[in-house]
Amino acid sequence: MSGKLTVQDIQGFKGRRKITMLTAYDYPMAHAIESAGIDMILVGDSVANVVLGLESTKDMTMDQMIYHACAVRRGAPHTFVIGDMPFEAYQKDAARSAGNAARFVHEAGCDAVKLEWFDCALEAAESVIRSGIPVMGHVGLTPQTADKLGGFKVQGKDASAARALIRQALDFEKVGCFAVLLECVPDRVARLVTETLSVPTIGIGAGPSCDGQVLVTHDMLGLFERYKPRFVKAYARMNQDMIKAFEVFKDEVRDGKFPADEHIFKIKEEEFKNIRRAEDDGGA
Ligand SMILES: Nc1nc(=O)c2c([nH]1)NC[C@@H]1CN(c3ccc(C(=O)N[C@@H](CCC(=O)O)C(=O)O)cc3)CN21
Ligand SMILES: CC(C)C(=O)C(=O)O
Ligand SMILES: [Mg+2]
Repeated sequence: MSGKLTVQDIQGFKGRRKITMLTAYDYPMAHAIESAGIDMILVGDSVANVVLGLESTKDMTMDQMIYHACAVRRGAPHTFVIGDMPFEAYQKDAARSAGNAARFVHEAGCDAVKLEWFDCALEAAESVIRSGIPVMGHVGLTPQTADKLGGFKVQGKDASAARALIRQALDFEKVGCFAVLLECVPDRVARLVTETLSVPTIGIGAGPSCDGQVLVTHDMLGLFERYKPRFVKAYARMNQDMIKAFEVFKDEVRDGKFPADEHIFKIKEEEFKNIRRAEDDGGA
């Protein structure tokens, strides 16, 4: 196993080779992602949707995110892990952002945090970066404030919206963000941002020109099927595989085929006889 990537390693990939990132929320998923050699893991607040069955990522709390981030770190001890700052960690009060980012690092062993663009995003990012914690900025479709963006819609579709988006990405870079995530942005706008910034861009629904790509793992595995954004590619059909396995288990239990001999523990005949004898002697 090679050593953990640093911020400098990740930035050095820009223009050289593509960067890969996937989300994880628990030990087994983090372990599998690390085994595959993915560059970074995001403990996304999308855990709200794909694991907890909630409607909005806005409902995630700091305590819940830390709980998941700790499990991810145990599963992927050698991978660069990013904690996704939940709404309450920085959008309610930007002054609390550094304290909450420090929880991701000290309680869960994260290497960096991510935060979404909003009115006071630069203030929040700056205070976290000043405290010594690397920050990934997130622009475009920012789910925590999707109500203000007209829902889960592609962002930066007209010239003035695209200019605003490029400005936000540049401002994130200027305050010291080590990378910028672009979500649901037209491919040519994402390409322009990627060419404009000196730090890497990581895209989701932002076309092939970004310096890296991220997907929600449950989407790409076919584990989450309540909705499917256009940018998702299903690399597996795990939900169907699970249902098949559960059905076979059900049938085998009902038919007496499971458990079989190899799943059963035995007791010696002598000892088995002694169970009754002990009872006859008045018990232990
Ligand atoms: N499972 C899952 N996958 C995600 O990628 C994801 C989450 N959850 N939760 C947090 C955010 C929300 N995201 C979403 C959710 C839906 C769309 C979506 O349906 N978009 C439309 C765009 C319509 C348009 O503007 O033309 C689409 O058709 O893809 C996009 C991003 C991305 N993130
Ligand atoms: C969709 C990605 C970028 C994210 O923020 C998450 O998974 O929470
Ligand atoms: Mg998120």
